[in-house]
Amino acid sequence: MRELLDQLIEKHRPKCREGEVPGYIPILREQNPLSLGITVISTDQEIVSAGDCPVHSTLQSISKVFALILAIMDCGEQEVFDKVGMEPTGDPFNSIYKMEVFSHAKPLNPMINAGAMIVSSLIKGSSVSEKVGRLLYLVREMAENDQIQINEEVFRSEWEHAHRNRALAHFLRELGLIDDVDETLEVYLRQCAIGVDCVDLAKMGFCLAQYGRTYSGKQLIPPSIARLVKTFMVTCGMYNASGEFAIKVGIPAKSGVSGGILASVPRRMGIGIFGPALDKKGNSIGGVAVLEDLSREWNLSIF
Ligand SMILES: NC(=O)CC[C@H](N)C(=O)O
Repeated sequence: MRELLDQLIEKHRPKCREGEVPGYIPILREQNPLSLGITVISTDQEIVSAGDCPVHSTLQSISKVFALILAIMDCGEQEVFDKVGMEPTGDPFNSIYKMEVFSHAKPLNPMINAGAMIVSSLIKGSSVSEKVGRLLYLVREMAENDQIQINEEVFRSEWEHAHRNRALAHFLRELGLIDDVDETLEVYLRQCAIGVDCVDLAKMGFCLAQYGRTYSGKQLIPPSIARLVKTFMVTCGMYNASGEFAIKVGIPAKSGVSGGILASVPRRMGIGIFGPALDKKGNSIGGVAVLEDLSREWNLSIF
């Protein structure tokens, strides 16, 4: 397995030159666009890594999966989906367009920023630090790594430049979908800045693949919630490239602007990837290419 992963990383690393690191979060510009790394955990419990993991690796949009799990565990499906829809958008992740065109609509799904901010606001806790602390606890348990921390530098960098997300939050406040703009934005941006590496991502993907059971065998998340979030990963996890990804790769996956991808092959495998050079839709260009080959090679598509 190691040999194949090494081969795929070296095959697709040059492709990273065609991508770009995101410009709107200044600190992420410091990442090396040519770095590309992967970890795979399969049901024989083997953990195999290849390539490299960039500095400043953070969850970014991948955190939306864990915030959704916690919000549903806290409030139940009904309360969450009263405020957020279940449909893919076909628009970029930070778009406000559909909500404005269909007046008084709720965000179409919890994987776009507008929906994710509502989800973050539903996490139980009397302060930002309590809400974020509970989410961090879930992430640490899923990854079985109590060293996972929020990367303060990444948080600050985004907080100071979060003009569009702040605008989205104000829009949600006006619609009565959140109560407090600053608190919601801070919880959301702190969850995005949770620092992880490929092994952490693979372990979390493995936990979802095992219907909420961790690598060491603890039932952490109700299986029905693990199933629900994996379904969102298929329909909306790769932003407005989710349809093409489903056809070419066919694995529940969630990406982030940090270049991370968490993939979860039901009952078989957890995969974590970092490759900071992004394609036009915001997905790791090298990461998607590696997954496409892996899926073909190991017959991983769920369809
Ligand atoms: N696509 C992403 O990873 C987006 C996350 C980023 N923190 C944002 O809100 O813009």
